[in-house]
Amino acid sequence: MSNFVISCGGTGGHLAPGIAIAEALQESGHHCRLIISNKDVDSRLVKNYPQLQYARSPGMGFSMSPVKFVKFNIEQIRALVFTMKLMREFKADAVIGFGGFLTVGAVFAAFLTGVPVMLHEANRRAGRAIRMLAGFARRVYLPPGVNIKGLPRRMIHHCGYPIRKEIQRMPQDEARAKLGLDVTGKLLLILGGSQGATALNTWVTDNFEALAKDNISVYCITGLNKTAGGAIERISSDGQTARAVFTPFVDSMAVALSAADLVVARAGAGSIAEFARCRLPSILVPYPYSADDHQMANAQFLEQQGGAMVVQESELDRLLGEVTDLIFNDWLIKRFRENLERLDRANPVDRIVKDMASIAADPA
Ligand SMILES: CC(=O)N[C@H]1[C@@H](OP(=O)(O)OP(=O)(O)OC[C@H]2O[C@@H](n3ccc(=O)[nH]c3=O)[C@H](O)[C@@H]2O)O[C@H](CO)[C@@H](O)[C@@H]1O
Repeated sequence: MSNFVISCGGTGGHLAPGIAIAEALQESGHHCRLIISNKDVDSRLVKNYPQLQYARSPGMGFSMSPVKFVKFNIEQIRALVFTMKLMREFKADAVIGFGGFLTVGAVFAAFLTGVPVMLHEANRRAGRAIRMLAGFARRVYLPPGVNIKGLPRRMIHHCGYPIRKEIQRMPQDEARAKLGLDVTGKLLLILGGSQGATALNTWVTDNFEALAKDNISVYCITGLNKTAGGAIERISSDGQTARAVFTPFVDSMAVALSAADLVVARAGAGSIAEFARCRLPSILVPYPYSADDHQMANAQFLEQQGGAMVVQESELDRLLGEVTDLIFNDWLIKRFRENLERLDRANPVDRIVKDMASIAADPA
């Protein structure tokens, strides 16, 4: 049995697959330490997994602003020292990084101590950290059809996004009851990824009157520190009560995804994978400033596969029409669900865990 360091903090999209892999490794008898950041989102997400062991690393995101650039480099050195100490004390056999600023220190620490490195890229355009570090890795896990220029084929394993095991579709009535939502009509979920999306939150406030007329209720996950939460009620054209509920964060994404008929969301790789797992059709509004526009690439892929529709943030004025057309179109919703099921057939967790175990057992 081996000891794995999993560098995965900084955003929900990096941390959630780290948790998924750590759970599976521990179930197979291996030991794990997850490197996470000091951000609120990391603290909130790990609260549900007390069975895993965490280490909070120094570190901050990359910035070209001169002062922040200097701070970034100082933090990277602190992160490197921190990780080397952790690896020595824990006697790490292998390290896996899920991208983001924490991965850089972890990979250099592993390289300097001769420990094999694996990297996982979730997005359909590889991020800066993964591209830069791929040359140090024994294995790079990439989404099917995605490659990194110059990286030998033998180092690449194509696989999807590791999803936490509790993310499973449940009956809609049960999920709505768990959310405490007593509504009769359709339910639209709004999700701005792990940080929330102000543009989508504002869209709900501006459009709830119109949605409520058609008895469409809304469950809006606003993002930590973005709004205080709360609820609004309106009476629909046929006399039903439609509700808009605002909540900063949900601990059980499976419940929120199962309760809804449709989700309007950012196009983070984790969100998209979880929509597929819970067979929930989406209208994706990619974050327009994501690195190399990777959210657009993620969103377009799902649209081409028939599991979603893309609306750009610059076209939000057509979102209301798209939502009301799609949410009542049972035929199209059924097609979307079938396509999502087809996309979710492989189990990346098992494949990655088996491969990691074999690399850790044969580090040469
Ligand atoms: C702005 C930005 O660059 N975001 C990136 C970030 O997204 P972000 O961190 O938003 O991540 P994703 O959308 O990929 O995943 C969010 C994760 O957080 C969980 N969650 C979210 C909200 C909540 O209330 N509760 C909860 O548990 C979800 O279940 C999911 O597991 O990492 C992703 C994976 O590299 C990228 O694709 C995104 O582009």
